[in-house]
Amino acid sequence: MSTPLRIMAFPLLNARYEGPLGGLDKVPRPFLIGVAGGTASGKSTVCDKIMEQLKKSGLEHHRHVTIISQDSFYRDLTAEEHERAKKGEHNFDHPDSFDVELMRRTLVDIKAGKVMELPMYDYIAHKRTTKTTVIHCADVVLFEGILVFYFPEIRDLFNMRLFVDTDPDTRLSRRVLRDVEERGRSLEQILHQYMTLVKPAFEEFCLPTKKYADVIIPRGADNIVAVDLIVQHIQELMRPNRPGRRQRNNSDSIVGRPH
Ligand SMILES: Nc1ncnc2c1ncn2[C@@H]1O[C@H](COP(=O)(O)OP(=O)(O)O)[C@@H](O)[C@H]1O
Ligand SMILES: Nc1ccn([C@@H]2O[C@H](COP(=O)(O)O)[C@@H](O)[C@H]2O)c(=O)n1
Repeated sequence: MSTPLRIMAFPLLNARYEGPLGGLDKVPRPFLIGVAGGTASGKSTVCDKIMEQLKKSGLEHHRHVTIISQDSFYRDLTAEEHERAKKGEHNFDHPDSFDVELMRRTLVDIKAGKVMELPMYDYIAHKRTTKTTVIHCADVVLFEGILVFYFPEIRDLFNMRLFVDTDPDTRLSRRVLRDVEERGRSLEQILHQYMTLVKPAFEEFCLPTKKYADVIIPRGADNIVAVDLIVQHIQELMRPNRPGRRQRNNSDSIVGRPH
């Protein structure tokens, strides 16, 4: 049985919700950024770069930035599915392989300022682990995964949407190296899974979601200009004394919930 998602505590006294990004005067915290793209396109690497630069850039204080992976929301496999997964024959790239409602509730809770403990995913065992990431008081949350824009109820929660667009040859070669080194796979299994399941699902489900992106990042983390511009934009939105931005006062520290 894999690790369930846990809500640790609620409400946090210093958590707050400032409403949807309706006008420039209200920027919600945490600011939720969706990062989509094909397998091994560099989503995690782009998130790491954004996080690194945002943390360095804390204006009057250090920014709290967290990265979450959509893979934490894979459905539990039956014994039969698990046997197929071991041979590279389970379709982890199909939308049905995710627990969408759990994903939605978790993101809504994060936006409401609840403290969440999310299990990390084990690609060798094909299930969630006991290792967790704790999310609380984040200024910015990056949510990355192949299908984060596929489900409208998830897509609509993002304040910013990025699509990492790396060519398929590069992605496949990176996936081969990564899956052999980190995910305990054989070359034969990786190529079989890629050709029969990953590539067709990318074309059918992931690629069409590129149109929902606010920013498309060609070449992923190599694209320093794109990453710099995105970071500058987030910094500008979150600048405390930005003209028109509502000033915080003591009453802001009381939790407000989205309706
Ligand atoms: N710009 C890059 N140059 C070289 N290798 C990269 C680059 N971006 C990612 N990688 C490597 O490719 C693999 C997949 O990258 P990752 O960021 O984990 O992709 P994703 O999260 O989209 O699956 C990793 O081994 C990573 O180190
Ligand atoms: N047990 C699993 C779970 C997922 N995958 C593959 O991972 C890919 C998504 O992760 P990225 O970091 O590459 O975005 C996805 O394409 C699944 O095929 C897996 O092989 N085994």
